[in-house]
Amino acid sequence: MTDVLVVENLTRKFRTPAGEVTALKDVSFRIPRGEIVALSGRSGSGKTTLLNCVSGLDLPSSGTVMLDGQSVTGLDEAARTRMRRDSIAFIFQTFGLLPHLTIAENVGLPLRLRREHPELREERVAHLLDLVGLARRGGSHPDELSGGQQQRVAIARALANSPRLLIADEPTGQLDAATGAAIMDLIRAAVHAESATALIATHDNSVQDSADRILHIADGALRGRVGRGAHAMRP
Ligand SMILES: Nc1ncnc2c1ncn2[C@@H]1O[C@H](COP(=O)(O)OP(=O)(O)OP(=O)(O)O)[C@@H](O)[C@H]1O
Repeated sequence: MTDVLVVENLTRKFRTPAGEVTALKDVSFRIPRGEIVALSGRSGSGKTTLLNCVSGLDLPSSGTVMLDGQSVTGLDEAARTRMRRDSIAFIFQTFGLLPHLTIAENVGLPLRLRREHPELREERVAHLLDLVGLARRGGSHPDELSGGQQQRVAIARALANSPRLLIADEPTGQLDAATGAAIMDLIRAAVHAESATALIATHDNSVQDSADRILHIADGALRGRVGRGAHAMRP
């Protein structure tokens, strides 16, 4: 199976007034296409730093990140920004929808920014709203929807550009257990329907349970992997 993400020997140190902090220590792993990987770890263990380095928002002190065979760590800032726009989608705990836009406009925004033809854009938005079970809510505004429904919209928007990698940071953090489980089912279904791949940082056990594999990070280093599914023990 092709590896969409290849992370090798990633180390990230920060200089602080109190001295140097090593947020990531020699982290290596691979994610094949179609896999959903949960990244678990206590607060301060390095999850956000790892997501930032993977998506090119931050550069490691050493080590490499390859996305679909392209070096993220070898690109300049402008090229990393383009790569993020074209190949990576983000889902956040706080949904991140624009309140003055309708649900359909929120989902179509990445396509508008890419100057997609309006007819194709409408078609894709209708397909995505259908995929997340909100086909009839396209004309609503975010504040008319529940938290779980808003996260569904955020998932639809994240998939609009057919990203190679979906990165989620605590996507169920603001939802009750049942809604969180439903959101995770939806992420699974959507990732498979769109042939994407996902890396999800979370404290939520139910998210971890429904991932194909769990990477556990402590003090910036990957620890023995507790896994599920066919790739459970694969580094
Ligand atoms: N810009 C920075 N400057 C200095 N130290 C930083 C910086 N960013 C992160 N760190 C340190 O790196 C370590 C890892 O932080 P990180 O935010 O990646 O953890 P986390 O696992 O995402 O935590 P949380 O679950 O609370 O979001 C922490 O010790 C943090 O203080």
